[in-house]
Amino acid sequence: MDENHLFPVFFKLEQLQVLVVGGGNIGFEKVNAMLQNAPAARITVVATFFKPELEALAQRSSGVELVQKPFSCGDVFGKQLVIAATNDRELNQCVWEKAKASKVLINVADTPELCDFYLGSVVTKGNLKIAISTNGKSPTIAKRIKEVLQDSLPDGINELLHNLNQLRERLKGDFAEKVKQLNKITAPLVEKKSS
Ligand SMILES: C[C@@]1(CC(=O)O)c2cc3[nH]c(cc4nc(cc5[nH]c(cc(n2)[C@H]1CCC(=O)O)[C@@](C)(CC(=O)O)[C@@H]5CCC(=O)O)C(CC(=O)O)=C4CCC(=O)O)c(CCC(=O)O)c3CC(=O)O
Ligand SMILES: NC(=O)C1=CN([C@@H]2O[C@H](COP(=O)(O)OP(=O)(O)OC[C@H]3O[C@@H](n4cnc5c(N)ncnc54)[C@H](O)[C@@H]3O)[C@@H](O)[C@H]2O)C=CC1
Repeated sequence: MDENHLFPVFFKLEQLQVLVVGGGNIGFEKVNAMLQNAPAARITVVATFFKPELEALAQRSSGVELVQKPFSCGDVFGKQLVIAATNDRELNQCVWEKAKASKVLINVADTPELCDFYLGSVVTKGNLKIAISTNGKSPTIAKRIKEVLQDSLPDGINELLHNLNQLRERLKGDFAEKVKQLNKITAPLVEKKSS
């Protein structure tokens, strides 16, 4: 069977500087996806045209700055993550070259081979977050799996996390002892029901 070799991480976008090049349908979707997860994300969007929905979103989000102009090399300066989402493949490639020259991580929306990272479908229940990737095979299936998980995870899962967090703070002993106690307490969650 094929394997997915992507390594998932969870970025704190409010501590990073993000550049999105392109402010059309996909630029809007990527900015929206970031803000849904990280409302205080700091995102600069450079584009010659902005979709009205993106302008409205930027109005509501203090961390988003729209800069209306053609892309230039200097736009990558000071950024840690870049998303190239223009409708011009050659321009997206040029943004990739600039990002690579500056050792900045880049996602090129129309070219998976040029992506250092992919965006995932995200399930959220309070503090719990699950990110889904199909290894780029079918984002639509990722979206559907998200919907299934979103509906099937009980709302009480956040209370469980809250309670375990309180317990974790209160536990005494060294690291190994804490791990042992937490594993013991949570074991019933994964015990197989006998039929
Ligand atoms: C590789 C990746 C790179 C990246 O963008 O990060 C990528 C690439 C491409 N997407 C394309 C198309 C579509 N993408 C979506 C939707 C999403 N795409 C997302 C991620 C990713 N898309 C990364 C892989 C993730 C993985 O590993 O599974 C999601 C999960 C996250 C997000 O974008 O926020 C988000 C769902 C969010 C949600 O709702 O949960 C839909 C469906 C829809 O919008 O309803 C369609 C149309 C249907 C179709 O084509 O399948 C095309 C063809 C473009 C063209 O034909 O022109 C390419 C390029 C190519 O494949 O060559
Ligand atoms: N990864 C993904 O999830 C998906 C990726 N795509 C790909 O994304 C790309 C973009 O599609 P759309 O957003 O629908 O296009 P669009 O036409 O809605 O938007 C294009 C954007 O690029 C900007 N742009 C063009 N030339 C520019 C320049 N020189 N400098 C700065 N900005 C410039 C425009 O101003 C506009 O904001 C397409 O190549 C498409 O294949 C499409 C669907 C899903």
